[in-house]
Amino acid sequence: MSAQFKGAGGRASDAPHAFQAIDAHAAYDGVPVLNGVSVDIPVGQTMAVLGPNGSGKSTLMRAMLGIVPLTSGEIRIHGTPLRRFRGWRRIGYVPQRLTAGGAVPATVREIVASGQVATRRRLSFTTKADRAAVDEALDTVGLSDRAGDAVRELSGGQQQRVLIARALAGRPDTFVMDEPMAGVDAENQRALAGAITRLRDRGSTVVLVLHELGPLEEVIERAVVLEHGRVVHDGEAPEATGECARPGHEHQHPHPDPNDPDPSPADTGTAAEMIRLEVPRRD
Ligand SMILES: Nc1ncnc2c1ncn2[C@@H]1O[C@H](COP(=O)(O)OP(=O)(O)OP(=O)(O)O)[C@@H](O)[C@H]1O
Repeated sequence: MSAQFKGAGGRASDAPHAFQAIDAHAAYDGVPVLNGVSVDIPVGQTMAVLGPNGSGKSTLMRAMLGIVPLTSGEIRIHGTPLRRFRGWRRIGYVPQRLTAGGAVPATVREIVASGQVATRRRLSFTTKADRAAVDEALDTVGLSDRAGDAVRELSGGQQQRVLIARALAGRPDTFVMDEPMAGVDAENQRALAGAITRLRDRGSTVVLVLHELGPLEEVIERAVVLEHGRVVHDGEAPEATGECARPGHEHQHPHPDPNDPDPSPADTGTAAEMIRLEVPRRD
């Protein structure tokens, strides 16, 4: 458990925060989806957001990244109001259930290296350090031996690991992952859990939307459970038979439109633009 994590409720009063949602409200077409969510995420914490389908988990992630605008409340990233935050290269976003590469015959290495676009100067060549970061990212997710293969030849679970490596290659210290385990087989889940453990051990902040804790149970330091856009639990991760498994929890997959980074991004300019660089296109 990280040194910053203190006590019940998962609050850390004096630690710097990677994210703060303060009484966050959000709506789609006037329909409320977040109804006053307040969550502080200390730097270095590995935190899961759990809850039934439609409870607002993805919306909270996207609101924290400025992709979905708040109707009221506030988001702060590394202590800065989202509107003024410019440190997007610190943030690695792994979106929900995408096919890395799609029809493009890109290799695993090319896709992973594309995660460095946001951190590189325009038209600059890759440096030795860039290439080393790609090697390290591939190693972290256990795909070094597949670097030269076309992404489309990989299984869904392996492609999910490619997306994480892609986020890693930009050398961020703060990760937001939207259901990285969804649709991933047991072996790949274990490999992903290993990768996330390594991120935690190097002091990264990791925020994950999860359907269930599964092999991440040992890695997760704190769980926030949403229901109807409200926080109904904040603290220790619930037992495997707990929040997510109780009657009434019917989590469905796949999700209907995981690739839409939202047609109406928040008025954050650079924020939405930079985050979109992290979102691979399907076409
Ligand atoms: N772009 C959108 N436009 C309109 N409604 C949306 C949009 N995205 C999500 N919603 C709706 O907002 C509600 C919350 O969705 P959200 O994806 O945040 O929930 P979730 O907890 O992540 O669900 P899931 O576990 O199914 O991914 C749902 O009712 C969903 O249908």
